[in-house]
Amino acid sequence: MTHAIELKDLRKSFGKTEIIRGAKLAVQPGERVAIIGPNGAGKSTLFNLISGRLAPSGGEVWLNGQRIDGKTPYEINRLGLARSFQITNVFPRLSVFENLRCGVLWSLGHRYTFLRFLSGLTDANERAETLLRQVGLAAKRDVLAVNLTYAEQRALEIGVTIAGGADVILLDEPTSGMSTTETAHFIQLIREVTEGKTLLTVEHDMGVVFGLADKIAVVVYGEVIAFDTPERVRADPRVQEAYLGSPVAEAQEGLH
Ligand SMILES: Nc1ncnc2c1ncn2[C@@H]1O[C@H](COP(=O)(O)OP(=O)(O)OP(=O)(O)O)[C@@H](O)[C@H]1O
Repeated sequence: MTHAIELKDLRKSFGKTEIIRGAKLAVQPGERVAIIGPNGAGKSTLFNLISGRLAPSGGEVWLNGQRIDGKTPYEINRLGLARSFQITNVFPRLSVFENLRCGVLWSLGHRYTFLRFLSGLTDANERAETLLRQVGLAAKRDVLAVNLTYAEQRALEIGVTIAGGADVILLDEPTSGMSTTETAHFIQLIREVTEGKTLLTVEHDMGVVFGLADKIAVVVYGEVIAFDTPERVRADPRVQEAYLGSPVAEAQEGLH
């Protein structure tokens, strides 16, 4: 079976300090995986290594059966992996619809400068309309992104992230800064728009982790010490031990 994402003995050092220390992970296509771990464990670094923002010091990263370590984020995106960058991939002065259409056009290989010329491209327009409904922003179609609420901007960001049709999606703390009600709504939205896709999230909120993930990868000191269903991870003595000495109080609550 070809894995959607596979990390083989992945390593990353900053200076003399090894931060990722032989991480191994094999994610099946269509799985939703939450990466959790104490502060400073290396979760964001792992995301940066997978998406090509950082080059590993050792080991390999595979995407859908292709080796991708050493490739640029752009090349990795073209191979089917999309990562959200928390609002920054949303253009504040474009409308919701235009933002989504940009995401679609970008994936088709066109440049933004050709946008006007390409506005007649029905495929891109139709896809953008579909995305608009999927992320629940149909009523905000012509509103400038800058005028959306925070939660709406996050929904738009998810729309732009999935616009290119990538089948592996990386989301960095997708619900951070949201209220409890917004979070519950957003978990449902993420579940719907990533249906059938492989999802990796870095997450601190255990409510989100248990609401969203089929499997949890626990990262401690740059290694994946457990990778299993939420129930099994919760019961894993190594995980409980790793979290006991940690200052991440909310994580402790979620794991006990
Ligand atoms: N570019 C860098 N240069 C030097 N050290 C770095 C760099 N990026 C991260 N680190 C260090 O690597 C370690 C892991 O950081 P990382 O952000 O990956 O952890 P994390 O698990 O995502 O933490 P948090 O939950 O607090 O976001 C930290 O000690 C951090 O200071």
